[in-house]
Amino acid sequence: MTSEPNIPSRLVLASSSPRRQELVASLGLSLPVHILPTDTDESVPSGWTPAQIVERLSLRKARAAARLLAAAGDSVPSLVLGADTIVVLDGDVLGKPANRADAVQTLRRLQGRSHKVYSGMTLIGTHTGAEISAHRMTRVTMKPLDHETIERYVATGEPLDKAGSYGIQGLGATLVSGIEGCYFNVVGLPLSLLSDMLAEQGVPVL
Ligand SMILES: Cc1cn([C@H]2C[C@H](O)[C@@H](COP(=O)(O)OP(=O)(O)OP(=O)(O)O)O2)c(=O)[nH]c1=O
Repeated sequence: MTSEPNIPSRLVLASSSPRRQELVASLGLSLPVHILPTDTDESVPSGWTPAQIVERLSLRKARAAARLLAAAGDSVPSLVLGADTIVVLDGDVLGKPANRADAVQTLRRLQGRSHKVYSGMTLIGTHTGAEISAHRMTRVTMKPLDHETIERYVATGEPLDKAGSYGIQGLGATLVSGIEGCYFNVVGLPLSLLSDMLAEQGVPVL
């Protein structure tokens, strides 16, 4: 714990995503990390660009967690991190599938083509009032996939809690022929960008 002004003494991850929790842990930060998922409304008005969607939803998640801390009377100087990931194909935003049939439909659209994955992140300093949002985009190309392969993949259950109905960090890797850009952005937390944002807030990773 540090007592320097403007240096946070804790990172609060406003996420229920096990991937995001593992990725933050992989940074081996000197600060303790506290997990505080929120129940944030992820509906968005039409007309927002993909970048606006992921940045504003990450802001919503981080603000919701900051509000929970304040309501609990928690005054530990903290950086609160929210994140959001979407898949975009032909201008359509593909979030998490509603069910298995939806996942199959999504993968039938994605197979044999390239799509874009956007992840946005927001850091809020509860001790400074700073709110900083940014995003990254990664292009992912999927192999041509026959219907049986898609059905077998969906039957594993892996796609059900993931934007675009696949997980590149799991069996989904076998569906992908290439990516351009940050791999961790596809998994839900662009670590290179996050390290820059943390350094700006007084928490260098290295
Ligand atoms: C494309 C892709 C997405 N995903 C995941 C990352 C996110 O967890 C999820 C997108 O949904 P999000 O709404 O961004 O996140 P979440 O609801 O899982 O968690 P929280 O809002 O509490 O932080 O999709 C993968 O794990 N691998 C992939 O290859």
